[in-house]
Amino acid sequence: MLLEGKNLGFRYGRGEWIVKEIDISIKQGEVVGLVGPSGSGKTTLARLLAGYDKPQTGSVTCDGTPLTASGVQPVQLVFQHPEKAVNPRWRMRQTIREGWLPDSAFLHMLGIEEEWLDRWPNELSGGELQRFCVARALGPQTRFLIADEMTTMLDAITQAQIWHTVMDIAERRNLGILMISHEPSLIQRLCTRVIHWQGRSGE
Ligand SMILES: Nc1ncnc2c1ncn2[C@@H]1O[C@H](COP(=O)(O)OP(=O)(O)OP(=O)(O)O)[C@@H](O)[C@H]1O
Repeated sequence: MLLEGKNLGFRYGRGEWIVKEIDISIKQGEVVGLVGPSGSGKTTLARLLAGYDKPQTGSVTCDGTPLTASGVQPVQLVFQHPEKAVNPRWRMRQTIREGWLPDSAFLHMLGIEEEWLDRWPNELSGGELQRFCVARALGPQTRFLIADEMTTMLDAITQAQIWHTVMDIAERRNLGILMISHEPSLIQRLCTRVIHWQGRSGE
């Protein structure tokens, strides 16, 4: 299975092109790092690849099929700010069940305590909340995970624990991962390939 963006172009409103003539592909089982300067368009690219935004030129396909706005979502995006990714009016049990129904062994693997399921998002720390977002993204339909600064705001131990679990799941399920990070050590340790992103065009 292949996640593929071809000739991608995107700009906000009538502004300058943030992404221009970009070709990018990620195979199942690959862990690809994406590194580049701040503000160069990495998050914009991540949103296109996950189907959150539609490119103005080109297309994104997963195994040859265009991404759809509803139904099965094979590409999941987890970004830096979990508090912006959850509904503040839903308890965590409802949030996690939005996508699928992980069992307690799965939640345990990500360090999620049963008791947190009854809490509201604002009753959890950023790190605790991010574990839920990671769990939610790893449903059975997921083939590709895009991790956009996914553990940047977490301490080193929590970061290592979450990545250890994610890599373990990814390996068992042959997921493809695109990891956007400003941390060279994390990229070096986990990635099988690194794209040095300059923005605009070229991998
Ligand atoms: N919703 C938006 N409307 C207008 N401009 C935007 C919007 N989102 C991002 N931008 C602009 O697009 C450019 C690329 O932003 P993006 O977040 O994709 O970069 P990035 O490489 O992920 O940055 P960082 O590494 O700092 O997270 C920036 O100049 C930013 O100001």
